[in-house]
Amino acid sequence: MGETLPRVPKGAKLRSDTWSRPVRTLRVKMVLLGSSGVGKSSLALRFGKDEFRTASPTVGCAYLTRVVHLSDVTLRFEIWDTAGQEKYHSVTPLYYRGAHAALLVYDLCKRVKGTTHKPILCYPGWCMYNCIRFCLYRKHSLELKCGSKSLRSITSQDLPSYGWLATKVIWLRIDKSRCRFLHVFKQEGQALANDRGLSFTETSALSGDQVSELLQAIAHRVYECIGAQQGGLSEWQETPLVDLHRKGTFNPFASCCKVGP
Ligand SMILES: Nc1nc2c(ncn2[C@@H]2O[C@H](COP(=O)(O)OP(=O)(O)OP(=O)(O)O)[C@@H](O)[C@H]2O)c(=O)[nH]1
Repeated sequence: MGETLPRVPKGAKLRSDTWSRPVRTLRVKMVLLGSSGVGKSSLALRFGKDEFRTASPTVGCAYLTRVVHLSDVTLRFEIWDTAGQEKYHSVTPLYYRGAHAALLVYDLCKRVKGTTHKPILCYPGWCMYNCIRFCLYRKHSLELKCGSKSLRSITSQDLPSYGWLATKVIWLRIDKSRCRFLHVFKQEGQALANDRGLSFTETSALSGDQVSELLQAIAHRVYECIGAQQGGLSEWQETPLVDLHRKGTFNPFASCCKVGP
């Protein structure tokens, strides 16, 4: 099984009411990575809206938010759901730049094409088909590799001042209990995660199993690793909305694109 996640009491909502709202709200950028069709969008939707619906493949990237309350702080997760299709891989680095957490998502029951024995997870990396992997070398440096060849070195400039991927969690779809070798696959997943120094969690976007617990675990990890440090996570400020129907609140000539006299 995966790592023990903190228990969320039955019926407890992560999105609580304004009475208990702590003073500070910090922003956390979280990115979902993985091959096409493994369920990233479904998991993102479960995080953001607690819903499950089948959607078409993601184009470029999708964005959702989710608020998690910890004992003395609120974390506002900005969730970037990247497209898994190969044609979008060149733009993926734009989305994970500056991320505080990354979820490496894969489907427990999907195996590499043409092999019956080798599970996709035998291949290193977030995108198991392409053998691309993240390597966390030092606190501030992250390298994207393809086999032993370095594709791109990401320096601390790409990441926030305390930027490093605080947590990486491998996600598995546990609702597919009909999968014959499920227990073997789980052991493999756990071994792979241990080998890479990742956290490992099995969850299901379909049933919602372990989804809240997973987000809570990430929230705790990110806050402990980055949030408590000075300048680690930036504070979130609500942007005041402009009411276009109220007279006096909108002045078109106040913009920087002022045209005419
Ligand atoms: N059984 C089961 N099916 C799931 C689960 N999550 C997603 N699916 C199904 O898997 C298929 C792919 O899900 P998506 O969320 O679109 O996959 P994706 O990784 O976002 O794919 P791209 O947008 O192409 O990157 C859909 O038919 C989903 O309904 C799950 O937890 N359990």
